[in-house]
Amino acid sequence: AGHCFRNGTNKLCGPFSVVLSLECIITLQLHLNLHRYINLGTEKRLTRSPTPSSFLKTQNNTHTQATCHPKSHIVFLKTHKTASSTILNILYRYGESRNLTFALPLNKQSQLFYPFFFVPHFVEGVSSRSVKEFHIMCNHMRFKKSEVAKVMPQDTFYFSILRHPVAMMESIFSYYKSIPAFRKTFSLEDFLDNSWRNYNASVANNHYAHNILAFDFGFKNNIAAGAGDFEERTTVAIKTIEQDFNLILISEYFDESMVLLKYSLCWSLEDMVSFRLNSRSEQTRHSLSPNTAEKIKKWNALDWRIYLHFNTTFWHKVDSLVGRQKMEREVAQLRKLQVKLANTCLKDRCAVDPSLVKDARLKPFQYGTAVIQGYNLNPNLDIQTKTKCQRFILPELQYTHRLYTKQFPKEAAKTPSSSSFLLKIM
Ligand SMILES: Nc1ncnc2c1ncn2[C@@H]1O[C@H](COP(=O)(O)OS(=O)(=O)O)[C@@H](OP(=O)(O)O)[C@H]1O
Repeated sequence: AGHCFRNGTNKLCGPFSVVLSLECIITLQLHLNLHRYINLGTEKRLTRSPTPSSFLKTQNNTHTQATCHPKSHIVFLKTHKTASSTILNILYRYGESRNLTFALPLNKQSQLFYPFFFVPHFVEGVSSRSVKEFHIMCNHMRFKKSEVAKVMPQDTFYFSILRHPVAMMESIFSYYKSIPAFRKTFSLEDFLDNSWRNYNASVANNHYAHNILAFDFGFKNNIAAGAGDFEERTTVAIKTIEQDFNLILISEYFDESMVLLKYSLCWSLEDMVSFRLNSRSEQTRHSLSPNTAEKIKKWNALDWRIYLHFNTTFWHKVDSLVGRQKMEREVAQLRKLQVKLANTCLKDRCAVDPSLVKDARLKPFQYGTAVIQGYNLNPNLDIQTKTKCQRFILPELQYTHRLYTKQFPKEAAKTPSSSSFLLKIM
């Protein structure tokens, strides 16, 4: 069994194992935190113009007056193992349905030549000057604001997402088990206790093992908690992210993040509906002891400090932009929409292991020791509904190729890829 969508809430089904306890405890604590602060927020009403989405119409859409304009110049820094593929899918669907132009990786790549620092010619259409205006940039990259700004319009909205470094490292260890830093280790505990002594920062791909959030944001990731310049480098990193980004979301509050994003972009709640993508199956999750969690926080001290800071500013943003009561109402509404969508689109309303995904074209990419789950569509859908449902569950690589082929048909024809058949599914 996998991730399921049930009435009123969005929770895991199947045998509830202690394996996920860490993430659950964090989520629970954060939710308790949220409830403690309810009623303290000020409410600010933002409204917007209607969008083409009628698939999930809500009766109570508060956005009725056109007092804010939906943003369509967007950079999303896609960080690793933070629920970023779910957000990518939201951006892809929004942009595709409105004919927006994506700043896609050159030559049908799925990433903007990560882990190299971003430069404009990584984007298809920049060197050839075939694209006049880019709207959305959202594939994995190592961020460099001055270079990104050369490609994107001046009024671009920059946002990203962070995840608790402990849960994140547990996920990364399973997904990137084959990188040199992890390859010979028996377990994450083994790596934290011993192997880091042999950790070689200059070996390719080892950056996944150390302060990966800081690395993705463009900072040097190799720094020890006790280093003389630790405080200074932490302060610089936090200040730079604050300057460069309009919004930093938090994976543990995914639904709250989507509501905040909705207000920030002036989109509708329907635009924020998604299914959880890139989720590991239960059997590849490992519970971590409090002791191990502390070791991860120390090993990834820079990420931990960045996370703590933006976890706080997240709630300040909630207070100033939405208000706690309204946030709670909208999260409930969003979860209802998600259940409604799951009831329509999904067979059994659940994610399933890849071996059980019937349509091979909808199978997510598998890597490392992680088993990444996918979805089966409800078999009785009419064509129009099926097409819409497919986009919600189309994995990242397939959707990226699909958009590339739509935007650059000639270039796509020159470099046929194994997944070009995917275009035929919708
Ligand atoms: N909606 C939502 N809420 C909370 N968490 C979510 C959500 N969607 C995806 N996920 C979890 O995010 C993990 C995958 O992250 P990414 O998509 O960023 O991974 S990747 O770097 O693109 O491979 C992966 O975490 P793990 O399952 O722990 O590996 C997903 O389960």
